[in-house]
Amino acid sequence: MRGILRNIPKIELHCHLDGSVRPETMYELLLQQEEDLHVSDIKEFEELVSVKEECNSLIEYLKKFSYPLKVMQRKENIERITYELLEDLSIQNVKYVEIRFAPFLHMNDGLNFNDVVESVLKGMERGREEFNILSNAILICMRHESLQNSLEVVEYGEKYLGKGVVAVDLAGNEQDFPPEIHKEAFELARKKGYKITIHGGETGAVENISKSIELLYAERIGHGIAAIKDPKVMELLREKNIYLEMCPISNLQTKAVDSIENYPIRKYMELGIGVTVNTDNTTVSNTSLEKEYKLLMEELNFSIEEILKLIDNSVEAAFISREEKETLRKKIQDELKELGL
Ligand SMILES: O=c1[nH]cnc2c1ncn2[C@H]1C[C@H](O)[C@@H](CO)O1
Ligand SMILES: [Zn+2]
Repeated sequence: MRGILRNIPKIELHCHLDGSVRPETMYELLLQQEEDLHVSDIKEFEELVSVKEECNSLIEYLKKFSYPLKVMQRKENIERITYELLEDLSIQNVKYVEIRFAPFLHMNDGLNFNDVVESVLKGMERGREEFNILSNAILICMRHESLQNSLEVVEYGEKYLGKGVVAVDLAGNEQDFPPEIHKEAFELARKKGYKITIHGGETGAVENISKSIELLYAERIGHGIAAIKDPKVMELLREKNIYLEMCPISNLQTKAVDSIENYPIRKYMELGIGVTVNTDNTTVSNTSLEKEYKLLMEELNFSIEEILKLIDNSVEAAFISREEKETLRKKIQDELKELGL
């Protein structure tokens, strides 16, 4: 079974760039910058940059991003990190990925908005050329930053729409910063033709899911774990055909759910809600799509057919055109046939 999961063609829709930096690269760049790491080798460093069992909350989880963000303040590093992520994903047979990042988090040391976005886009272009992996970018507004910042993400990002940028997102500390703070920015994003996905219902607040849809125009929801608490919200998701970007391993780590047995994914599928499975942060969560699928198969008895259905849902939910979806589907189906599936 492992062989099959390793080889099947995959789609990744929820992947934070800063949470998915190769540990070796981060270590090398931090040492170059002469940062004091208090670790003696890469093994210890790897322990430091991913979360452990003891992680109690999203707030604690978010602390791990301080390491990658220290080295993601230079154009060449951002480009390299993007390129390497695409290399890593292509080795895992990921065919299409939406990479998300928050431009303002990379502007602490002299870079401007355009420098950051263009570095990611360059990395994506090189990745496409060398590894034949397709990608698009999602610009993140951070919940704890001001509405003005979010408006600027939308304004400044507009020139990259159709040139690699497809959507905007809202991420970060959900518990203290509800979606409505950023309403105006997402109204503007909708007017400008961005696709919209919002992190919602990750830390228990079910109302953030309906607010994200009704006030912020979300077409997809990141996580959406809390929807299970309210049949009306589940009905809203189904009726509006809003796909959930679920990230099981991350959700266990942040204690969005207390155990895999209580993970609502199968309930959602039975109720006709569109779900996709993603990694969130390959380094911070120490995961991969293969590990996520394996968990579902081993702990929740998912069949390979159900895994393939999740992947097909990801094609449907992707922020690409109908024609691009059909091309991607064909590519996937051809490979599955070759694998005897
Ligand atoms: O799962 C998440 N929920 C909320 N915020 C998150 C999650 N994973 C990463 N982030 C934050 C931390 C990163 O620095 C930021 C931009 O990728 O987004
Ligand atoms: Zn996320």
